[in-house]
Amino acid sequence: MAARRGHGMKCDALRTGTRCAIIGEMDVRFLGIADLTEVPPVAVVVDVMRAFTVAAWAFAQRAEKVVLAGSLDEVLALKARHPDWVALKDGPPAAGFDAVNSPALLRSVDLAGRTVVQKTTAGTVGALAVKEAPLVLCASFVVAEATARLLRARECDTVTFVVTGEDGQADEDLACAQYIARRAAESGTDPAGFVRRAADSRAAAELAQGVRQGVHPDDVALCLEVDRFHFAMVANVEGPLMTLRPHALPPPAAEPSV
Ligand SMILES: O=C(O)[C@H](CS(=O)(=O)O)OP(=O)(O)O
Ligand SMILES: [Mg+2]
Repeated sequence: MAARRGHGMKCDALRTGTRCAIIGEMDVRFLGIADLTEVPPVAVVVDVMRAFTVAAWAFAQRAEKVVLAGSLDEVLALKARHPDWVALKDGPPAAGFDAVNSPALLRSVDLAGRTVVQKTTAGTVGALAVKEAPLVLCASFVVAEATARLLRARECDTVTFVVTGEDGQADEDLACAQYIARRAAESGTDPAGFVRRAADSRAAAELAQGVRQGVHPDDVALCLEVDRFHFAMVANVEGPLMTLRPHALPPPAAEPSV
């Protein structure tokens, strides 16, 4: 069924456990992917470990764009049509793929002008679930402030944060989403408590303990860096593909006060 547009449903009518809040002047929801029953006006899709930390590193390594793919077969089909594209998946390395979903492994790769095609378990799925939304940002701690500033600059007053991991329960994603929401309202918000929750999350433990595959020992630390990059990441439907691109923001001093 096609998702309806807007925040038409009252928070208390949503599934038990739905988290809603008014933060500053912003009406925010924190929803898991399965909870998305409407097309939100603004969606911030959060995947700290590791999809949108990896996408940010791809841009830092000068990738032109990241195509968010719906399946591994789609990645391979795109790679067959565009042999110069970089096929990336989570989990262990696999035939036909060029890279895994690890920021630390990607940071030594020069991606100048390249297109990365990314498919992961949670992050890319979450972004595709809101592809009809007028504004879709993909976020993690490394782009937190830039994401918050873009929400402020666009005067977004109704925002759905998609908490992609663990059916909406992943605390690294929820903590980051809550931090960005608070940061959009109050620029002085201290990230320490939010980052601590992410450091204590199940995902961090599984990455550190080798439960998850395609992992470098520095991955967790890189996922916990706040504001490493000064761009937000905006996803748009371009032809048949959902495509993520960096969105540079002017330095904070140049931003008009609201
Ligand atoms: O690569 C990741 O960290 C996860 C996949 S898994 O949970 O490790 O299997 O994917 P993501 O979509 O980035 O959360
Ligand atoms: Mg994740």
